[in-house]
Amino acid sequence: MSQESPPVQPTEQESPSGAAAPYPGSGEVRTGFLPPAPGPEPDPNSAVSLRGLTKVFGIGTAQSKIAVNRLSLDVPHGAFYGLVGRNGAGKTTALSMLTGLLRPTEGRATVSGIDVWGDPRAAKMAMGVLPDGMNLFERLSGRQLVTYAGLLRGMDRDTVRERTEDLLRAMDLTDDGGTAVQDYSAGMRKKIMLAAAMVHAPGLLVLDEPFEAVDPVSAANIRELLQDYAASGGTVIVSSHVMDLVQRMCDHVAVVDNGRLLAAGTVEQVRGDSSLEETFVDLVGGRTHVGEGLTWLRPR
Ligand SMILES: Nc1ncnc2c1ncn2[C@@H]1O[C@H](COP(=O)(O)OP(=O)(O)OP(=O)(O)O)[C@@H](O)[C@H]1O
Repeated sequence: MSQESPPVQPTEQESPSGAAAPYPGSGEVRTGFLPPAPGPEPDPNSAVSLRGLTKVFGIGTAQSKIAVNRLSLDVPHGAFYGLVGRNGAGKTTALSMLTGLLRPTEGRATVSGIDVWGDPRAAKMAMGVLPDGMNLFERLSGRQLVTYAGLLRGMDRDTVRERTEDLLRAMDLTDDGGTAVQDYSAGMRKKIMLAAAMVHAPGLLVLDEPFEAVDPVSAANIRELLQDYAASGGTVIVSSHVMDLVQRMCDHVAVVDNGRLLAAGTVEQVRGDSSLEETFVDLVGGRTHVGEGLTWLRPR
C-alpha cells in the first residue's frame, strides 16, 4: 500500500461485505453472486489474489476519479476467468495494476503468491500480458517482436526460434512474419502481441480484450489454444464486453461496475437461470431507450 495515498472515502454505495449495494438514487438493491468475503491478506494458493485494489486518478483535483474501488478477488489456478463490465467500468485499470503497469493507490495484488508491486520482476516472469493499446516496436517485424519478447525473458535462442514459428502459425501470421508491425492491421497487431505474451510459456495470461478486431477464424483458433492452455493448468484472465463469448469460453466470471465488484464465481453461479448477458444487464442496469429520444435520426 502506498504511504502517501489518502484513504478512499466510502460512498453510499458501500456495503460492509460488498455483496449487495444500494445504488444512489435508485432506492434499489441489486444482488449478484459473490463468494464469501475473502480474508484481509492475499491468498498465496490462488493464481491471482487481489485485496482492496484501488486506483484514484487525479487525487486532490476537481477531476478526481475512483476508477477501481477496493477490488478483492481470488482466481484459482487453471481458471479461465472473464472480467466483464461496461465501458469505463475499471477493467483495464484493474488489469494494469495486476500486471505491474499501473501502481495502485491502495491494495495488493499477488500472482502465485508473488507480490506484484513488492517483487515486480518475479511477478512479471510468471505472467504473459496483452495490454490494451500498448505501443509496439513498430519497426520490428512480427517475427522479430516475438523473438525479442522471448529473449527478454532469458530464453535460449533455439527455443525462442522454434516457439516463435509455432506461435506465428497458430496466429495465422507465418506469411506476414517478416512484415513490419507498423504495417499490421488492428487484428494482426492484437495477434502478434498475444504471441509475444505467450512465448515464455507463463503460468498466467492476462489478456485485455484479446478478440477485439480479430477475425472469426483466428478468434476460434486462439480460443482453442487458450482453452487447451487452461485445461493443462494455465490460468487465463480475459476482459471482454462480449457476454456470449465469455459464457461459452470462460468457466469463471467477475462483473465490475463503477470500479466495484458486483458478482464473481463460476459462470453458472453468476448467471443462475438466465443468460450471462441478461444477468449482466440486470446487474449493471443503465439501459436507456435512447432510440426513442433521437427522433431526428429517423429517416423520413
Ligand atoms: N489515466 C487516466 N486518468 C484519468 N482517468 C482515467 C485514466 N485511465 C482511466 N481513467 C478513467 O477510469 C475509469 C475506468 O477506465 P478503464 O479504462 O479502466 O475502463 P474499462 O472498463 O477498461 O473500459 P472499456 O471497456 O471502455 O475499455 C474511466 O472512467 C476512465 O475515464
